[in-house]
Amino acid sequence: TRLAIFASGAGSNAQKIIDHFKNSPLAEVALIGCNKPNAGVLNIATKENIDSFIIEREQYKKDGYTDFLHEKRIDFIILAGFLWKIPQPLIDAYPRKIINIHPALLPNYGGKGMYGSFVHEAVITNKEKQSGISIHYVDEHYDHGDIIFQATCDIVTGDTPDSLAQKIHQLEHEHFPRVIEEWLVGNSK
Ligand SMILES: N[C@@H]1O[C@H](COP(=O)(O)O)[C@@H](O)[C@H]1O
Repeated sequence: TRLAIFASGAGSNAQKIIDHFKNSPLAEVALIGCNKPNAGVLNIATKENIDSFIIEREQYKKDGYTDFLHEKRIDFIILAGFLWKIPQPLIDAYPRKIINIHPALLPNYGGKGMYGSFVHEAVITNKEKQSGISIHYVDEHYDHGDIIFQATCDIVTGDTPDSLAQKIHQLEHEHFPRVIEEWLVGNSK
């Protein structure tokens, strides 16, 4: 089973997923797509000797790189900090085969513009007692599809958007690779 990871940032989740499936008989990370030419995740792809490509807005809007992904024999797509919405042609070509991780407890704190530090700032500003991560199927809306998994962390006095971001990254790195594996096993039955 060949996985593609789409990411826009540093790629710490991509690295954990790559490490998890490195010697796995179940699946391999075969391709990394990124819409930011200077993003750290592209350095990870080079270091790990994994095929990568730059996602250009025009072609992405046109066909979502669907033909290209089929040529690369990609079976499932993992969004790990990818900031662009998934276009309909790609959703149609990969029905319930695209999942995303969101750094908050959906359905709250999701949607357009709700990413990275903006999420944690909103959660802290609203004096929430808990936050967490959500792993969900991708549909035509931002942060909207059926939820596959959630995990929570407590927010204590003195927590800042940065300290919360650290707690969230820890949760992501702990759970995302394992949840992907369980999801793939479920899909192979
Ligand atoms: N959507 C969010 O973007 C961040 C990406 O971090 P990284 O995997 O690039 O380090 C993660 O917190 C993810 O939930």
